Amino acid sequence: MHATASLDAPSVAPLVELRSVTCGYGDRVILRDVNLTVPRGSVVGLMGTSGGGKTTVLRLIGRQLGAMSGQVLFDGVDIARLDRQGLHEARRRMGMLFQFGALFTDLSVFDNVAFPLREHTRLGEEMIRDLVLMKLDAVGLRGARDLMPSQISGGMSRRVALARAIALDPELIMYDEPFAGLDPISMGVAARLIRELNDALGVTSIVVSHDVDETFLIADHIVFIANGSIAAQGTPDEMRASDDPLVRQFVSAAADGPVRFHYPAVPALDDYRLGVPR
Ligand SMILES: Nc1ncnc2c1ncn2[C@@H]1O[C@H](COP(=O)(O)OP(=O)(O)OP(=O)(O)O)[C@@H](O)[C@H]1O
Repeated sequence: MHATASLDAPSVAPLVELRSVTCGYGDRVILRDVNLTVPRGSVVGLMGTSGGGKTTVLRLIGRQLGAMSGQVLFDGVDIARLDRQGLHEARRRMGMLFQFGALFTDLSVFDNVAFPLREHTRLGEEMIRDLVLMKLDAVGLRGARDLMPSQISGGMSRRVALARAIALDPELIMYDEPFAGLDPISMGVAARLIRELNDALGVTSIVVSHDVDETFLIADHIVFIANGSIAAQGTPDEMRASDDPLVRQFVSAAADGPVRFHYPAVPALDDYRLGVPR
């Protein structure tokens, strides 16, 4: 029997959606009335000014931070409405990779990747072994399984952390500054890996990054966050062609523009009081 077309059709609803979200810490509002859509299967680059609220978006999605108003939908479900168990299950479908996705230093590469499988599943060791080796293979480090974190480079550690983040087969992978501190070659490797894994695993990825070259290379969609809201968004090509001064400043890495290099201050001469007797 053939399935009907409607059953075959992939769901087109976005995997993640922020609807009019306002949030912050304490009384301080960080994001105001933000709307954001992350289509399934896409790589979305979240860029923008330092302190603008990019990491806060990731925290919202994982509900490490609740919205003051508005909704955060994951796979069509308002995550604020999930009970403990529901939230736990939703989080299992998300892989989080923080900048220095610290590995357990006293565990081998293999055991680091096995950790979430041992912690969250009842799979036998034989199965865990195969899964770990598959994940390590996906990041090119199957051969490094017996090394300790102190024996591998920073770029390799990042890849092991990525293998660990995909151990439970998440549908969404969130990367916070995945290229920070990497040399240009490792950066290129990491960027390609993010895109290739996204496509090979059929997942959706959100990449918070300052690195324009790498992020523009792999993202389908770029979202610029500044001053608590979305300042601009579009494809990397649209962003490159944008005449929005903020986007231009960011793309050309200019030191000054709408985002000031100097923190607001009284004029330097007034501050230094040069020649003014004290
Ligand atoms: N736990 C917290 N408590 C209070 N304020 C916080 C907390 N976490 C972040 N903030 C503040 O919220 C604002 C946004 O922070 P966030 O980390 O989301 O910015 P970002 O865009 O990721 O910045 P960067 O690119 O510098 O990492 C910053 O002003 C920061 O100081």
